[in-house]
Amino acid sequence: MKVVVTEFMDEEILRTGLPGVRLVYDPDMVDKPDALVAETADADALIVRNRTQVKGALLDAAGGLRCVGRLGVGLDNIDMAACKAREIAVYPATGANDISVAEYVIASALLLTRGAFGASAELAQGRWPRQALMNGGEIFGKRFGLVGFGAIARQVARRAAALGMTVATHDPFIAKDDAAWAQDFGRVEPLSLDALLASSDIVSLHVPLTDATRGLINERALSLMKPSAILINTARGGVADEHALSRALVEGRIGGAALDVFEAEPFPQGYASRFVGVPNLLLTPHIAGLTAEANRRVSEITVENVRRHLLSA
Ligand SMILES: O=C(O)[C@H](O)COP(=O)(O)O
Repeated sequence: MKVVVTEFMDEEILRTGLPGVRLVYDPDMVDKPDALVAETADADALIVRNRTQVKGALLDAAGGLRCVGRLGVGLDNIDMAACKAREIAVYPATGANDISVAEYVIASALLLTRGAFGASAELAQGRWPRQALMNGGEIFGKRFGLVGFGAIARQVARRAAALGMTVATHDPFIAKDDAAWAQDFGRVEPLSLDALLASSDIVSLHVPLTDATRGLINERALSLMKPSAILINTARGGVADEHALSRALVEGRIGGAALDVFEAEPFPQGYASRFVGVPNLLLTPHIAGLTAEANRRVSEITVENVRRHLLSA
């Protein structure tokens, strides 16, 4: 049996978990389209992160593919309908990076609300900008608005509530009488998207990228937000319009933003210019779900999913 791994994972967990299997582990294969197609042609299983496009030509070439292990939860890089038609099972690493993302979101909310953590260079040059930084805010008592209320959003909600915030969410896929609104840490208020945007101090996105969510946070949505509000996107780049967001920050129409995901990753030539000079903006390279602990967990869960499928099929 042959398993091809096209992006990075915990190699020791991979090798220990799939003994006796022909393993091709090349964390850079995602950037070698010819090798990718050639290696996948006789593979029984494929293990990918979010960059390998499991679609079209790759699936056409992969005649013997029985399952795909996804080292994360976003499935926008996988043609799910085509996999289903070919009876290829797809296994996301559900739950494995929830805590990692939730901690990133809370850290960003605290950093951006307080606004006191960007002065290290000034202090190192001998300056003392205490007066300029005295208007930072507290998140206690503020409203945390979650767009989407799946597993990661619930971990965020739990932490926000523990810090004294009220939590509201917009999720049209959860019925009004669903038990999910009554969490053990308290009640979460279901709101329309517009009401959530207009009333939240922090807005965090937790929806997959689909036709329905592409461009959800556009010029109009941003115009509904409070001038002091903070937007956090750890979901997918296409959900928030980066140009509209940059303009809103430059013009002071929202208070701050953290972006961990982008329409194009890694940035193509010239892409980053849209962020130059934009104030109160934290940028990170799709790292929210990636801690040492989460990398081990996604690797363990994925290897186990693939192992079980190959043994059973
Ligand atoms: O979809 C996810 O779980 C996150 O975006 C992380 O994706 P990754 O597997 O590429 O790290």
